[in-house]
Amino acid sequence: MKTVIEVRNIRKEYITKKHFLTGRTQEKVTAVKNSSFKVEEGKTVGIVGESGSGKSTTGEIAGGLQNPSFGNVFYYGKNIAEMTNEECHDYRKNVQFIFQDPKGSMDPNYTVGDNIAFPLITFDIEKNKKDAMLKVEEMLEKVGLDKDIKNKYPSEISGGQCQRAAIARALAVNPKVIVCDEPVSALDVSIQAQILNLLKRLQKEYNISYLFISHDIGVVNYMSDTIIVMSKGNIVEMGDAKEIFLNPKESYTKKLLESGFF
Ligand SMILES: Nc1ncnc2c1ncn2[C@@H]1O[C@H](COP(=O)(O)OP(=O)(O)OP(=O)(O)O)[C@@H](O)[C@H]1O
Repeated sequence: MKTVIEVRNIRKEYITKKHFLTGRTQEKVTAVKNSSFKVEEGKTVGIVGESGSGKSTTGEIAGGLQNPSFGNVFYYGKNIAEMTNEECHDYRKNVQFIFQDPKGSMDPNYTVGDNIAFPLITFDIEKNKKDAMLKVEEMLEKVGLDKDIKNKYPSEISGGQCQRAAIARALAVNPKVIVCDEPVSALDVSIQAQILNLLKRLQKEYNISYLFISHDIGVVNYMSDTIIVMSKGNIVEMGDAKEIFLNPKESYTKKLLESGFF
């Protein structure tokens, strides 16, 4: 099985500016400490951990939204820091994101259809708006939405519909990986299950890999082949999802399982 993304020994330090009256000007926060893992083709790696444990930072680095302070990310074996413009374009097309707040991830001034069409145009997948809109309609149907929703604005549809539209947008460019950062946390419980099952169905159909981030161990266990447990920027446990769920080695993971979720 091929490795799509490899994260090798990454560390992320944020420098935050303090209030000028305190006299202290800078503080260093180490969000991620020496983390390594691989995402294989067609598989899901789940990252679970309490708030502030470094999950989103890890996902953003793996997906190229942020640079690590140290360490490297490889896409099909190529270091993303050493890519040519063409390779970088290909990597950006192939690694898409779905975020917690679907409405916040859409441009409110454009229709849902335009929002889904943007990456199709940006990545030269469709040459004109007419063809892009045909693809938009196809993708809307794939995620269980009526194609006429393309004419609505993000503010005119529900959170669940908007998350489906965000999935359609991510999927439209036929990516290899989707980084799903808390994709169901903001949704009603009944809608959460629908979205998770949709993601599972699409994974089978398109052989996509997911880097799936959630604070909810139940959700991560349901979605993942491999689970990474993070605490205070460290990977404290990593392994086969069933094994971690049934036979956790670390006390932190055991506590997490006992509490059900954070
Ligand atoms: N842009 C930033 N500037 C400074 N500190 C940051 C920044 N982003 C994150 N941090 C800090 O890095 C640490 C890890 O944050 P991160 O968002 O990756 O954690 P998380 O596990 O995803 O948390 P949550 O579940 O609450 O989103 C936290 O201490 C956070 O305050």
